Amino acid sequence: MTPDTPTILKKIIKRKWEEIAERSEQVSVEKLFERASEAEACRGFADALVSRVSQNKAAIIAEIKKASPSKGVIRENFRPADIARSYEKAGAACLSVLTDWDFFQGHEDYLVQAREACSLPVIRKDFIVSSYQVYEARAIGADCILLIAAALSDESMAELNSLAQKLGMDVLIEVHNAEELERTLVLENRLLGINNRNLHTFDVSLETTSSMLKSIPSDRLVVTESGIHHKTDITAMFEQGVEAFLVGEAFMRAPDPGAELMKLFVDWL
Ligand SMILES: O=P(O)(O)OC[C@@H](O)[C@@H](O)c1c[nH]c2ccccc12
Repeated sequence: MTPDTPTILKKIIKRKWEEIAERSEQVSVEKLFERASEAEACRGFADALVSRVSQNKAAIIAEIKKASPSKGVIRENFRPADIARSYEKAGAACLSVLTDWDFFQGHEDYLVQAREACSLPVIRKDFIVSSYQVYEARAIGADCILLIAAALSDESMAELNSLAQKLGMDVLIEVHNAEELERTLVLENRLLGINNRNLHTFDVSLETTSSMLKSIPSDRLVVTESGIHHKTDITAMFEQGVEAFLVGEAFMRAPDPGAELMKLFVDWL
């Protein structure tokens, strides 16, 4: 793969900029700012995770995702409010809702519906590259945003990170390798996601988390993301001191996502 190879991540980011241009014609950033200032207060995403971890329980971010570019449609029967309630009852600490339409069949309305249906804090899962999307996230009620190091320059990552925090949200910064990790450790931020999936190639390996752990300072809360499917995956993470998890597909493919959460995490709830 050369730097010019058009990977899926690059395709998504290119589309994001078009989408932002289209959206800003419909709704101005001033309007979003106004909506953001009227939104319900943030629910404390990072605090919810920290609280579970401090009780030696799994801190689970349970994801609501209909489809993905690597897997196609994951769940046909897709009712975000029902899924949110099922996750809350099962013991999730937080929710993650995909809002990207073009690649994940997500929607902002799904975030709104999921958040209204329960009392859990919610992360807006999207490819955030512009401050427009940060205001938009708060305007729809998001309690946290995802920032993907592979998708951002150092400058934009720092700018979007501090803007989100200024608006009261938490930020989950996602890395996939040592170089990205190094770039993010200079930022003021508590939540560090290690994505076991390479967003350029879609390869998944839980080794990604294991190999990076020793380089992470103890003031960060590590969230292992993607590819968690079996109890043995969870045990292995706990043995290495990782207690926060972002899980999507394993729950979404099950008829009852909350029941699946309880089944997988039964020993750590
Ligand atoms: O469905 P999985 O393999 O359990 O993965 C969930 C989550 O980690 C994944 O959806 C994700 C992690 N980082 C992302 C960035 C963009 C879109 C999606 C993602």
